[in-house]
Amino acid sequence: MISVEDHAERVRKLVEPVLTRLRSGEDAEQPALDDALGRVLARDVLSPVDLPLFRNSQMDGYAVGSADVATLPVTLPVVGELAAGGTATPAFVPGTALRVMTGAPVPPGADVVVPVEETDTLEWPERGLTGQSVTIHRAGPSGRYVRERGSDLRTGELLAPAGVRLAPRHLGALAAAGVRSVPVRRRLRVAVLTTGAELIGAGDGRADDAPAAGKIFDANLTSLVAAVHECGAEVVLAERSGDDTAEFAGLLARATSAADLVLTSGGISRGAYEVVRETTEPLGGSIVHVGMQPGRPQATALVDGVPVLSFPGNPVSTQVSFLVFLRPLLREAAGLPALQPVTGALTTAVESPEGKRQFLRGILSPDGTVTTVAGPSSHLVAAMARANALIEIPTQTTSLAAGANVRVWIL
Ligand SMILES: Nc1nc2c(c(=O)[nH]1)N[C@H]1C(S)=C(S)[C@@H](COP(=O)(O)OP(=O)(O)OC[C@H]3O[C@@H](n4cnc5c(N)ncnc54)[C@H](O)[C@@H]3O)O[C@H]1N2
Ligand code: MOO
Repeated sequence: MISVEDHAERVRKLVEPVLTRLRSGEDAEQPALDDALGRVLARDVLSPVDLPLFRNSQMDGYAVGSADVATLPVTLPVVGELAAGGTATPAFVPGTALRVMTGAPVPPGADVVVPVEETDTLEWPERGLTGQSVTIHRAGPSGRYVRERGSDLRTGELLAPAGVRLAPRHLGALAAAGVRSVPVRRRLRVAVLTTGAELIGAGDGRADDAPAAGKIFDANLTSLVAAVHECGAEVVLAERSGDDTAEFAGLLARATSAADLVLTSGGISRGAYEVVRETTEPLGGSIVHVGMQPGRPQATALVDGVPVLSFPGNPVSTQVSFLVFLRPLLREAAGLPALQPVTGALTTAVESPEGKRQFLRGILSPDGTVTTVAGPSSHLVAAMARANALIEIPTQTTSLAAGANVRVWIL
């Protein structure tokens, strides 16, 4: 029996070369900005322009020279208008004012914008210049309400760094700089294979949708595919295999030729129909027993240079194995923050087998208490759905009283 940490380290070592290749950006893609949400930048993106692009007004008001508003109040002739998007920018003449809109270019020489509220302008005139003069009651120092070119970021400065997961705020800045597409890391390509002669898909049952005797609906193909997607990776193949080794070997060969990483479920314990074990062990794969519950049997292999990670088939075992061993690695590769456990206080006493780290399903409440959901058995797939957290009971702990603090992983 090996520890959770030891197996996590084996998994990390197995998957690390693939993640290193992705991080290197050597096979980066270049999606349009609109398709880049959630992707991870492969390289630094430097700004191709100054931001703001040009000197412009922060307020609707009047662009004036600070020397002309040193003594207040002052009345100045209004000799022109600056509108946002306007192509003709009238030159500034000292001793005059230009009516200006927020975002309109402010010409050299005009170094203060006086908001309309700080003047005698009671009604903002119609479009086009109609006012003849303005009396200014208040004005700030040089630069007030003038947004200088490049004051946010200069050409060549870092707009978004390599490794960042692109969020709306990054896309907004890139769009503002006129960037149309960005280099992003290729997504990890994952193949998901479930195994078991008993498995059928919804719709593969009888016409009345009831499975034939002995058959069950495949829960793991769906939950694993979803889990992979949730971690920002791509699923390139998702198929189930019966318990025929030739069938599974064929599927595995297709998976290793299409994917960077293969996940399997089922077929690794001690029964007579363990297709994953029978196929991967002769290829140098190893099956280990990990001191955890659920998720005791785990297997790893390198097949045709592709890491193959095999989880036990019980639906909760599969999901917990993914969460414990693979989710941290996939999240890191996708630029997602590492998840940290919180502390919860048990509402009831719990028992735990000696020598196993137990992950009980629980409901964490806003008051910080946590209540177990159903029992520890790994077939309780519906109870897993009712839970919102995993309660971690340490390896050496065999019982905890109500009120005891435990580590809780929010699902
Ligand atoms: N003699 C022993 N028997 C078992 C041991 C053991 O140490 N000695 N370990 C038990 C534990 S713990 C687990 S976990 C399971 C793991 O078995 P496998 O990984 O070989 O999984 P299967 O036997 O194929 O399936 C187990 C169980 O889960 C159901 N299953 C499988 N795949 C799916 C799926 N895709 N969707 C829904 N349900 C699935 C399957 O029907 C079985 O009921 O072994 C124990 N046995
Ligand atoms: O290890 Mo199994 O996953 O406990 O049921």
